Amino acid sequence: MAALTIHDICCSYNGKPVLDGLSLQVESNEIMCLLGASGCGKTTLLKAVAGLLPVSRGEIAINGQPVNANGRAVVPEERNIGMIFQDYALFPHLNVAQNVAFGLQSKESNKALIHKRVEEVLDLVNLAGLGDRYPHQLSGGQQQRVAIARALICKPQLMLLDEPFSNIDTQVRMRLIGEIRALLKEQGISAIFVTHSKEEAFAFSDKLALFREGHIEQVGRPQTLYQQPQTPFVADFLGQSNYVPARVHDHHTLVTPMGPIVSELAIEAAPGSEGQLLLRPRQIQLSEAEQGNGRVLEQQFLGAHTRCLVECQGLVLEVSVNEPLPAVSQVQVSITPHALTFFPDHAERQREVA
Ligand SMILES: Nc1ncnc2c1ncn2[C@@H]1O[C@H](COP(=O)(O)OP(=O)(O)OP(=O)(O)O)[C@@H](O)[C@H]1O
Repeated sequence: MAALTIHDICCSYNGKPVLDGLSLQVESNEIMCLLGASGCGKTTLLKAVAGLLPVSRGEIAINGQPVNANGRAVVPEERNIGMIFQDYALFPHLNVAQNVAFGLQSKESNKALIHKRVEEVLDLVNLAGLGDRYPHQLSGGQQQRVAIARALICKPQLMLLDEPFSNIDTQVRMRLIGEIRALLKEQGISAIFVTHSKEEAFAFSDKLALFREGHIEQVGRPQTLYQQPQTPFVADFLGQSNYVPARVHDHHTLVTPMGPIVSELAIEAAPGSEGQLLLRPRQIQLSEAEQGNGRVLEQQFLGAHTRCLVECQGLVLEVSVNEPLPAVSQVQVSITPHALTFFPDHAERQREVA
């Protein structure tokens, strides 16, 4: 059964629709990321799921249970969800153990049991022994772990995380993302996670829903969205894109200024269609060659890789290579064999008109 089903919902602020006919499904034990620019409606969707914002049309079901059927909205505390916010939202006057126990106290009166659960969840988030500290005595990463422990203590079926890592410094962030992801998986908790950072989205999620002005442009595995984006918007949002003018020759070959390029999978557009071939910087290879078809214009050494700007047949391409090339090199530019992504020119125009 799906952990969350959102069907055709509408949400507005002061009569102005922010989400209009949006649908999304999160499978059991799946982490779904809502990714998008500021103001595109990610937090609005999270609030609608949490029951903090009314839904004017459509249905939401959590683990198969409708939460807004027949005009009656289930209150947030009865939705069995855990919420984690960017600013941790801890009570400053309560210590760690008291903060964590807070949600359970309204449901459980046995103090020994509450104490045992607090110890268990603090252990889960690697904060064992810090129950007596106050929030101001903890680092940002530790405070966010307290917030997670507080959400976990009520054994939620679904966790909603709103930009939980944006206040954590970059050194700690990737480690915390890995730990929390492992924890959710281990506990079998499904989650929706809001961010505008693609790096966080890639590292944390099983699936990614890319938002664009209140609708979802594409949903799928992060790797699929990166490698096979359905629109230039998705391609550009998720990484550096090179666009090469191309014409479909047959279902496996594009004709480009760099010569014919063969796709590992069939190209869906009809032969004769004009459009743009998308090439990621890692899908282009350079090898030093005196008579090569390209010339390195600029290089930036970035540690793990080097970014090169290369001129080839009148095009300027961004290429990512492992090692810097000798200055002012002449190179042979070739394309790594892969399933090509081709955007027919008319498709984007049709989308703009729609
Ligand atoms: N309480 C509110 N009253 C009126 N308009 C609101 C309110 N909250 C959000 N909005 C508007 O709704 C739209 C979507 O906001 P939302 O907070 O969902 O975006 P977001 O994608 O989460 O952005 P961010 O990444 O900046 O948090 C924005 O245009 C915002 O200005």
